[in-house]
Amino acid sequence: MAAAAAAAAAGGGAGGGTGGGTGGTGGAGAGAVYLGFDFSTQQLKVVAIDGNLNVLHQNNVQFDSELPEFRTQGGVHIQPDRLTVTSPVLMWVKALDLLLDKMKRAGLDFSRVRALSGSGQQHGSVFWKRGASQTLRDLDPEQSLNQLLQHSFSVSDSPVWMDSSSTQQCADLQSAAGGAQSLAEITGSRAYERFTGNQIAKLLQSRPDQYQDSERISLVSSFAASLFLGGYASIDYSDGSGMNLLDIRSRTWSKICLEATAPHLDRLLGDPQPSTAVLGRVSPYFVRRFGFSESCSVVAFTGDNPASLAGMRLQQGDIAVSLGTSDTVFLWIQQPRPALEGHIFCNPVDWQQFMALLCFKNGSLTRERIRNECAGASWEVFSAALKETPLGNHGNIGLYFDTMEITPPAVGVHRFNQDDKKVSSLSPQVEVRALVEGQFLSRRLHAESLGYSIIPGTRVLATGGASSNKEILQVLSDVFNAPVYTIDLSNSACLGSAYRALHGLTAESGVSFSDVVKNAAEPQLAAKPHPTAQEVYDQMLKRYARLEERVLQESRP
Ligand SMILES: Nc1ncnc2c1ncn2[C@@H]1O[C@H](COP(=O)(O)OP(=O)(O)O)[C@@H](O)[C@H]1O
Ligand SMILES: O=C(CO)[C@@H](O)[C@H](O)COP(=O)(O)O
Repeated sequence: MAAAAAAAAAGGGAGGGTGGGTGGTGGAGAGAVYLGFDFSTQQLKVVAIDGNLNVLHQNNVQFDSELPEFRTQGGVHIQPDRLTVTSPVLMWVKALDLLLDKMKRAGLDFSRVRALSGSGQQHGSVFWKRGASQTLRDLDPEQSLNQLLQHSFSVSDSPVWMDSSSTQQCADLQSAAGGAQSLAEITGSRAYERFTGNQIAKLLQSRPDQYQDSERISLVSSFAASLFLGGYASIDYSDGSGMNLLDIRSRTWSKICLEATAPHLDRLLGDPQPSTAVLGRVSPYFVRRFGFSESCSVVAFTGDNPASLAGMRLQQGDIAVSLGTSDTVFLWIQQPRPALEGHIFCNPVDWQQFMALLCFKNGSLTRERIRNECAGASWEVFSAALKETPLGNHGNIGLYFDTMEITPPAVGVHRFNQDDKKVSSLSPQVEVRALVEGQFLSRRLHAESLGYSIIPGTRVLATGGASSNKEILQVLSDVFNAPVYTIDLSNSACLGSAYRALHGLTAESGVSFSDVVKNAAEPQLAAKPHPTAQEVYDQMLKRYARLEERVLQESRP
């Protein structure tokens, strides 16, 4: 019965499957289409699939280059204190206008879209101004969203996940919750600066007028869903776990955390909902302006990492490594065991399960800096350096924290030679390998501290922009001493959102996510560990752990 419901929801797979690529989706009578959006740090992306899970269309809007009027770098503004990091909320709105226009021009037939969902960079907050719900309800299809929502936000620059300016608020929250571990037991994480609750507390204390002028607070994900709904969308359990506000076991807002953060906060947040929930139909604005069907469903949006878990169809025992703006490592887990490092989130595809995640701030942007300085700004030259240098890099090790790292909380660039002596520079090729090996040693070290161990049969599933680089994946495979697999699209958050849109239609009747996506293409082997990898990196991991501890001790006041 469940399988039949899944097939019916998929539109019976009638036509539409042009398989891969970009472009139109065919004419009248063709099958249903499901859209997955991703409002990530540097860009807005979309994937359209048919009921047979074939990719029909992909598109994107790069914030820096396509919306230069917002003057972002890597999609963000780093404020003069170097700790506060924000993005203009209207940039995200304008990006959606632009993306939908591009999709229309490419021939996407919106009337075939049966359901849509999406994801957003995690933790970021959007403050809707009093009166904005009315504006959202009455959107005039003759105007762009950017024109219509100009005055709908009480805070124009939204705090995002790269922010580390709320240290005081974190300390306050932890003391209200009875300490860091007690807070982690409730919310899945100790207090982290980028987590939304601490950002909300900071706004209340530093700019109370703007807080008072807000009628609703969204995550980036639920903000994006609100645009499509024409009304405020609920925060889903999985992305809601990244706020230091949600009790991850009862899946309700924690009273202790709410009270310690801001008065009457539950009113501003709305009730959290399962990540699989259908929130409603697409707003009449999209029906009239773009030709969406009135019956198109909007399925709850979630965080980009949870959406990637769905897009890669992660299974228990797999380890996912996302190489986007941030690097993240995440796992599917059954029982939450919150610790002082890392995060436990509610699982986005099965509400009774969980996921564990580690986040590393110095990911792709640091690789880009070293590429620019050591490889003539070319990924080809960067990759050649990895190919031409040996595993273990003659004992040279580097820790590159261009900005205050999340895991571990350290800053600065630290290079060591084979005798563990600090050195001030390395040759360009050695520097490239030191960076990539150092990043992956760190990912492995912290994943192992989280309780993860590599056993025969372990698959590392790689995704994100840098997962298109074979040489980077080879180093990942060597350091983890495990085969690395990728899916066709490096953009698993969009794909996962499209899958979730499809699943949302039948989730309530008990159909499992894995049933809905069982016919998707299997991840493909991208790299196998070198025969000497285990010998080299088991040793190096121990040295890396010692050096990281030394760096942490040196940086303590
Ligand atoms: N060939 C490549 N080699 C290494 N990194 C790459 C390559 N192509 C793109 N990237 C990296 O991918 C990053 C973007 O990844 P993406 O997953 O799209 O980020 P996000 O979702 O956070 O916006 C860029 O910052 C870039 O450094
Ligand atoms: O803070 C986290 C996860 O906790 C980040 O992973 C953000 O979710 C940003 O994602 P990307 O734009 O790098 O994919």
